[in-house]
Formats: sequence, structure tokens, C-alpha cells
Amino acid sequence: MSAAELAVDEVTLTAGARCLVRDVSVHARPGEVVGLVGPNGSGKTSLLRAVYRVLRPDAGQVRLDGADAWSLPVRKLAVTVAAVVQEPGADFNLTAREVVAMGRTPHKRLLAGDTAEDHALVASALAAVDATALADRPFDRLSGGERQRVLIARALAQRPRLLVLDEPTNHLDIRHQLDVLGLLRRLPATVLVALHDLNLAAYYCDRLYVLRDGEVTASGPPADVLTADLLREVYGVAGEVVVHPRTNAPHVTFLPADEPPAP
Ligand SMILES: Nc1ncnc2c1ncn2[C@@H]1O[C@H](COP(=O)(O)OP(=O)(O)OP(=O)(O)O)[C@@H](O)[C@H]1O
Repeated sequence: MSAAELAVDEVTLTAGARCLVRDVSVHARPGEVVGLVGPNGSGKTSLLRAVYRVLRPDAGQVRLDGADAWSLPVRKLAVTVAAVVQEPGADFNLTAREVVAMGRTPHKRLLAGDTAEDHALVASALAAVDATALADRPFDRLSGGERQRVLIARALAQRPRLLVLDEPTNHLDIRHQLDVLGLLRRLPATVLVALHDLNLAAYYCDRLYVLRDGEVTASGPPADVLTADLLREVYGVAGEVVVHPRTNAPHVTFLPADEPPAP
């Protein structure tokens, strides 16, 4: 298993008469962690949906290792790409362990049972997200953050070559946010992740793409992309960006609009 190369080439996505994403190109080299950031409604989720093949591009192409992702056989796609999305189907009358085991399905023949390797991969995926103790609990009775970790474990059990995640730290407490993002960095996979927290994106991503109104407005290493000018232009907020002396990553401090004048 090796990390995949992702190339989104000049993709345009529409829904009815509405343009969701226009002429967007995003590239992730094998093993890179690439972040998508941008305000609400800027097109992050839509773009991810085109990559994991839910929303077909009206123009442009999504390529995995050079091949058109939308032409790959379903099974080939399922052993290559895993997605952790915001609204998973709610058909989960299953335990957490059973949900994670679903990640093994693309690797199996029809009706084949679980192998010792499947059991081991499920157990290690649960452990990786600190969810071993949740394994026998009904999935639909877990808290939001617990559920999120189980869904990440399901994607890990799939052993994807490209992992696509939409706001994976949503619902997670700070320790689990740091653990999950640290884990993504260590995976032998390419990662495309939409994040709202710019400081986490700056620390954990190799490169960022900033979306605004469905278009890429900036891209590059976090230190090049995250500037006070960008925060003002894209998000309409005042902020200061410094290189943090301990992490060496850019660190953003937001300045509330009603900040009292300096003494
Ligand atoms: N099926 C659809 N039909 C019409 N409009 C849609 C559809 N899906 C998304 N949109 C619109 O497209 C725009 C981009 O939405 P998208 O969910 O991709 O943004 P996002 O960057 O992920 O936002 P957020 O940060 O709020 O999650 C939004 O204005 C949204 O309302």
C-alpha cells in the first residue's frame, strides 16, 4: 500500500443553476497532508464530495495517480479512497466495532467473513482513536465526539491510499483534536482535510488551499498563506499572525471587532 497522488484539475461543480465551485485546482503529492480552509459556504465540502465521487464535476477532472477518479471501477475507488464526512448515513443499528469493521468491506469478496487480519485492523483502528472502550456500545448512542472518532476509525480500517475528511475535529475535545490530526500526519496515506481552525491547519498541514466563493484565492505552505491581509480579505476579521517560537508554525490571534483601543 502506498500513498496516492491527487490532482483536482480545473473542476467546476454546480447544483441546478447554482455554481458551487468554479475552476478549482488542488494537488496533493503522495503522503502530503493538504488542508482546505475558507469561510462557511466557500465550497470545501462540495470539493471534497467531487473527490470521493458523490458530486460529479461539470467541468475539469479529479485524478488519482493520473487516472480519472470518476472512471475507476467502484471497488478500485473503495480500496483507494476513504472519506470521513459530516452527515454519514444514519442506518447504524450497529456497535462501534461493527461500524469500524464496515471499513474492511471493500477489501473482501462477497459474503466473505472477517479474517484475523480484519479483526486486528479493526482493533488497531479503534485503539488509534482512543475508542477501544467504546467497541461494544451501540453507535447511535455515542456522543458526537465519540461517534466522530469511530467514523475516523472506520476510515483507518479501510487502509486507504487517500483519506478525505470534512471537519474531522468537529465535536472533538482538544486532546482528541490534537491526537486525530497527529495521527493523520503519521498515516501512510495522502490526506485532504477541510478544517475551520486555522491554527490547527497551520500546524498539521503541509500546504493549504484557501477557498472563497467557490474559488481558490490562495495556496501554499501555511506560513505563506496565513497572513493578516488574508484574514481581513477572506474572512473579514482582524488578526495578527506570528511564527510561534515553540512550534515554528504560524499562529493566528484574532482581534475582536469591538476590541478596546490600546492604552
Ligand atoms: N445541493 C446543493 N444545492 C444548492 N446549493 C448547494 C448545494 N450544496 C451546497 N450548496 C451551496 O454551495 C455553497 C458551498 O457549500 P459547501 O457546503 O461546499 O461549503 P463549505 O465551504 O463546506 O461550508 P461550511 O464551512 O459551512 O461547511 C454554499 O453556498 C451552499 O449553500
